[in-house]
Amino acid sequence: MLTPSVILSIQKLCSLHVGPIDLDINAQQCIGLSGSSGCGKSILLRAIADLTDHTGKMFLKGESYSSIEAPDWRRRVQLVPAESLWWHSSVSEHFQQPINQQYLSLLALKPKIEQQAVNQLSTGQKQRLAILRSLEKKPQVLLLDEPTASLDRDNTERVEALISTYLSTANAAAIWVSHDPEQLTRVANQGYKLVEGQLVTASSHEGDQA
Ligand SMILES: Nc1ncnc2c1ncn2[C@@H]1O[C@H](COP(=O)(O)OP(=O)(O)OP(=O)(O)O)[C@@H](O)[C@H]1O
Repeated sequence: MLTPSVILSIQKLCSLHVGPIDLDINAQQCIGLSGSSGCGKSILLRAIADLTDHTGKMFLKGESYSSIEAPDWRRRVQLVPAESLWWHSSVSEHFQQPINQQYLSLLALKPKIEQQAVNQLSTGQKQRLAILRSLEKKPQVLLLDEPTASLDRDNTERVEALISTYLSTANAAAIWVSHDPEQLTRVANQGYKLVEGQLVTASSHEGDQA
């Protein structure tokens, strides 16, 4: 029986060499996930987002994965990949509505960026916009794959603050993948390391030697 605060429950989730994974994530909780390069962190996020083959059970607010249409699951469980994907030429075409001005400002992005061509943006600008594109869908779970890898310290802090604000205002949850143990100490309530396909509780000060 799920307790009301559990947003995402994962049971015996397996994909490629990752799993079986059991994990419950509560509302407003951010799980930090570390592990050596190539251990399968992205595979795990893609399995949870239903973007790669997997077995096992998942429940979103008590609703079984098998009873939720795939596009709806992917809207409610948003993956922000390490390298953002863009398929239209302009930024605005990737958003359903005008971009939230408050969010743009929080990420130090100018309003005019919405009208720019994607190929005129820096990697860091694209990374921040990809986060805003995911937030527009109002996800219940955010899967963040190294979301600040291309950012300087100031912008890293801006993204951390925005995600924290989003989780509390939307009562959402996140899994945050990072190779930076200090960042995971800042953003996560609980930390895990992926070792040989299994989640191991990570000490908040444990280094990631990847
Ligand atoms: N679709 C796939 N089919 C087969 N092997 C895959 C597939 N996707 C990834 N892999 C392999 O699985 C392993 C884990 O990849 P993954 O991208 O999950 O690693 P990671 O932990 O996110 O690494 P990094 O920290 O470097 O981003 C890698 O060896 C990769 O080559």
